[in-house]
Amino acid sequence: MTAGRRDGGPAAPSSGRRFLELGPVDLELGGRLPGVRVAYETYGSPRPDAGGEIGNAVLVLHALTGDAHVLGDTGPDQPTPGWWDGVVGPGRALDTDEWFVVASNVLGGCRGTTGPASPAPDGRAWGSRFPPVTIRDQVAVEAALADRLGVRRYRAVLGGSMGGMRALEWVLGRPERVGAALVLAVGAAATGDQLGTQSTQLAAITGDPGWRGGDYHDTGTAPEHGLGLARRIAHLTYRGERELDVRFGNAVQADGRHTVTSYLEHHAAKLVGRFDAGSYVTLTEAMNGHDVGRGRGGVAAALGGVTVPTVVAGIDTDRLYPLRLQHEIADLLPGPDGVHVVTSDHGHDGFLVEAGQVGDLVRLTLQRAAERSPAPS
Ligand SMILES: CC(=O)SCCNC(=O)CCNC(=O)[C@H](O)C(C)(C)COP(=O)(O)OP(=O)(O)OC[C@H]1O[C@@H](n2cnc3c(N)ncnc32)[C@H](O)[C@@H]1OP(=O)(O)O
Ligand SMILES: N[C@@H](CCO)C(=O)O
Repeated sequence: MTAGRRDGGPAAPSSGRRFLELGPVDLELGGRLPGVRVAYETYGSPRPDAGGEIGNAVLVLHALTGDAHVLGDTGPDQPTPGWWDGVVGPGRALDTDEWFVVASNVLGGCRGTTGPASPAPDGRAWGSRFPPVTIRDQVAVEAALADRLGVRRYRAVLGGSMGGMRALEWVLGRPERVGAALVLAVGAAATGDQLGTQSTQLAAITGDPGWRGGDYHDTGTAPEHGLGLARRIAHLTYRGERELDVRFGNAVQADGRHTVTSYLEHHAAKLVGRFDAGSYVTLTEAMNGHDVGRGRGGVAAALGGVTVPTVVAGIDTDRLYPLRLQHEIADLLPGPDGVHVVTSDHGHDGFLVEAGQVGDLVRLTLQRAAERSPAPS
């Protein structure tokens, strides 16, 4: 399959969505998944370095409701277009004529990788039996995928939001496998504010009678109302406060709804149409547990020992992961790099929307990797 380009530009060679069976996976919080399937896409072609290893691989990490499809159109089995279409592709900042780009759906997700909606060994959906997974478990699965793809070391690991959590965990847990990292729009550990809004989203889902304790998958129903409410709450945190006032203010539509209510209901309906509530709960709980200092003597000790060049960036209007959280990371990392600020009206979603500025950060990260070792030609 070849991924298209919405701007009519040249197509990037894409693997299309593929699957690998990774076998059993032991989990950080205990428990074991007897078999994990991972869905992934690759773009561009692998090229060997001087030692004969794949030398041009870059890992791109999606956020909460993203997937492996970073580039290309929607399709019969693909409800969303590439979520970093403006950043990745031929001639783009992450140029697929040069780089071998790998992206996979996270453990616990619903876009092809094993999650609560996937069949358990008895053939029924895992549902409430799906064990808690952590950001580190997700990275362990990504590392197992890299092993299977023959990628010993990524030139760069790039991610925003929940993807930024995993980029940080790659840097801390597997530094020998990362040339440089981009950590965008995230913090070192979940904050009280994030836990507050995210636990309220969880309550909206689990309080929906359709949730059935998490075991709704085989009933033909789903907690759609609760998932929609969760998305409305979340989406407010993803966009700029001023943006919502400038775009919608207190205007009322012909149907009597405030335009901002209509906007949120639109985003809620879209998510309900494409995302599993059980995955939303599992992934949100993983984000609630995000803490790079866990088991490492605290955040300061963990970040103080980082050896991988790490570009830390945030968005000036992000009220979910405000700039102070990126300053905390950058201040604790060795080196004087500081925080790179993306200017945007669009709040946290700026990491998806501001392709030009995010592309510059990607170029900077690749440059940091090249300063350590030159790319294969
Ligand atoms: C990290 C990831 O990978 S996530 C995967 C990609 N992300 C998502 O799909 C998340 C959901 N979407 C979003 O968060 C955002 O739409 C983004 C970040 C993808 C893009 O943001 P923007 O281009 O700024 O879009 P914006 O937030 O303005 O929403 C536009 C949509 O709202 C609709 N809309 C705008 N105003 C209103 C209104 N008053 N009433 C109803 N709908 C409205 C538009 O028609 C448009 O609909 P469409 O997306 O179905 O075409
Ligand atoms: N819009 C993003 C925000 C979370 O970072 C998503 O849906 O994944």
